[in-house]
Amino acid sequence: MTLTPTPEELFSRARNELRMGVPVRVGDHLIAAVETLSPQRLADLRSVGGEVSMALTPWRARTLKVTGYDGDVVRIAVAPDADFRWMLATADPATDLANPLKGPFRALRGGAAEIHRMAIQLCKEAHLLPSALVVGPIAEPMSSGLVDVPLDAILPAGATSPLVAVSSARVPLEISDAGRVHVFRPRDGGEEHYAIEVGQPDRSKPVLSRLHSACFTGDLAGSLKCDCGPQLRAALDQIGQEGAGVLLYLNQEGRGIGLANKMRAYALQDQGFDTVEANHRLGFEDDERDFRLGAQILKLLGFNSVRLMTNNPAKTAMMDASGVNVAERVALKVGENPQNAAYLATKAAKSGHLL
Ligand SMILES: Nc1nc2c(ncn2[C@@H]2O[C@H](COP(=O)(O)OP(=O)(O)OP(=O)(O)O)[C@@H](O)[C@H]2O)c(=O)[nH]1
Ligand SMILES: [Zn+2]
Repeated sequence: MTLTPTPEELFSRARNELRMGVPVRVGDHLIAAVETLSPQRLADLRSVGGEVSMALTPWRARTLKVTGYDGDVVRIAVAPDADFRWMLATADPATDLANPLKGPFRALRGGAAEIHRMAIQLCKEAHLLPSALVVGPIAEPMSSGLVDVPLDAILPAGATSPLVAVSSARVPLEISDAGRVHVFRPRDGGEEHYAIEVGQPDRSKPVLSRLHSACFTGDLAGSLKCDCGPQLRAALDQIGQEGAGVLLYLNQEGRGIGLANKMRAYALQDQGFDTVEANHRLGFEDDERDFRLGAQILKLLGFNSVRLMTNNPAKTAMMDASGVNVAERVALKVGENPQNAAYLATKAAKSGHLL
């Protein structure tokens, strides 16, 4: 029936359910995000029966000194007397230093790991801590109103939900009267992304462009911990001076982990970890962004060649791989200060940023 949601739509719904703290069903298992779990929901989930386990990422498992057997996901057993606080401490590194002995953990091996893998992906897409509770198999199918996600709902690696151009209008800007803002929305109802087009860029030539990732602290609050605010303004200034160009504002806050997790990462940085280590302790890759979004937007706007303002080789590589030619890399070195010097040095040393 055409009114039935597709697997992708059910997956997107599940993402929102986990943010609200409501479990979802995957086959004969129930999953819930640890971050939004409550002691009552935990008790309710346990009462359903079935094995109780947690899904972690390999990075979080490494910090907890547990070795997994399933490659990109780690399953650990949850003892019957393990309480809500134990689960939260396993998921959240905030108290790792103060309280290092959380184990011993027992990794599960044998059997399938797909449900745990999907649970981690849902948590990441929901911008929650990447740790989930998994309960099952459950004997009786319940009619509970829970969202039921088919196991094959995950987009295959390399696929992204297609973006659709929603609206655009003229916006006179400080850097140019001839500004225009375009809004793009993914079909899966996820985060919208924006493009600021300046002047009348010639579609047959490489366009001066910037792929900027949202940084609430740097872009809006004048944070000295990174270089985002000055980079945003310098990129716009250069586009204004040349009279034509496009700045993509991708809502991938905190290199794709969301602002709540970025503030967790900052708290870990205050404990002495660098920007990459902090992401890893939380269970994330050092960069969870998907730069293919940028290529998709450029193509929707009719561009297929760019002069890209960036110091990040991963951005130029991904553009080329996504069919947008990088005719030139334009360096964008602004905003270094005593507070972010170590951060910029870490990005150069560990993430390959060009100095
Ligand atoms: N997780 C995390 N994200 C951060 C941190 N500091 C800044 N960010 C985020 O990093 C991103 C920086 O984006 P960009 O400036 O586009 O990317 P870049 O990789 O530095 O590349 P270029 O600026 O193009 O050279 C933004 O999403 C910020 O919110 C941090 O310490 N941890
Ligand atoms: Zn920033």
